[in-house]
Amino acid sequence: MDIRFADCSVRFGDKTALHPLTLTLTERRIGIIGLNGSGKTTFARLINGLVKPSGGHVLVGGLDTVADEKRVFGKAGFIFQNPQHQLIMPIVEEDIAFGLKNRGLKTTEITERTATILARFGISHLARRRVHELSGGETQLVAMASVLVTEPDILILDEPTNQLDLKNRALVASTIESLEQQVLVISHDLSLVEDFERVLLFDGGRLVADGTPGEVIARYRELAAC
Ligand SMILES: Nc1ncnc2c1ncn2[C@@H]1O[C@H](COP(=O)(O)OP(=O)(O)OP(=O)(O)O)[C@@H](O)[C@H]1O
Repeated sequence: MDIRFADCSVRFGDKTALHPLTLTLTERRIGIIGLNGSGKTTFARLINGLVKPSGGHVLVGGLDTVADEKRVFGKAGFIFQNPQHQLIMPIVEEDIAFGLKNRGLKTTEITERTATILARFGISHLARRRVHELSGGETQLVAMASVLVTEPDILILDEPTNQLDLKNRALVASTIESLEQQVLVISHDLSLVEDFERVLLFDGGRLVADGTPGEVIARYRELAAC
């Protein structure tokens, strides 16, 4: 799906979080890297309309994130940096069913789709668990399942391996790899994006490098002087 930024900028009061940017993303695997506070989350949130442009437009599959807000929101799923905050129901299977209920699906279909996504993520055993008792890796997987069950075309993950141990990191990385969706990943874990098709580097609210992982990660290392 085409994601188009047309002269898009974001200001929060006096602060420019994103300087005017024009680019089109069509690749299936896109990494977003950069120092803390460089504008990565702001850029990614523009794609599903969580942040609105202060200037210009963002078009997702031809739909404007402001004029067609609701349809864009359904197309692009976002998994937050701290996914425990996005699990709203007390029990795992209830949380996964929540988005489907909101879409008015029948109970039988909700039950079937919930069971299918749990099995696909290898977390059927967590169905009746309390969401606040899950480990970090389990929380990440449940959050991904809760978003993916609604079948978005695009999945955006904000630091999905943050605070995960090596085993859970590998599990989340291989789950991302197996997704058929178009995926955008914000990460400080550079090895997570090193096989992606395209990587974007932000610095001070500007896109300063855009290309293959090898060249963009090298540029980031120069920028961070390490
Ligand atoms: N809602 C907001 N109100 C005011 N300032 C904001 C808001 N959201 C972001 N900012 C500011 O915009 C700049 C970019 O923030 P953003 O969260 O996009 O950076 P980031 O690259 O994702 O950072 P990190 O790697 O630390 O998560 C920062 O200076 C931040 O403080």
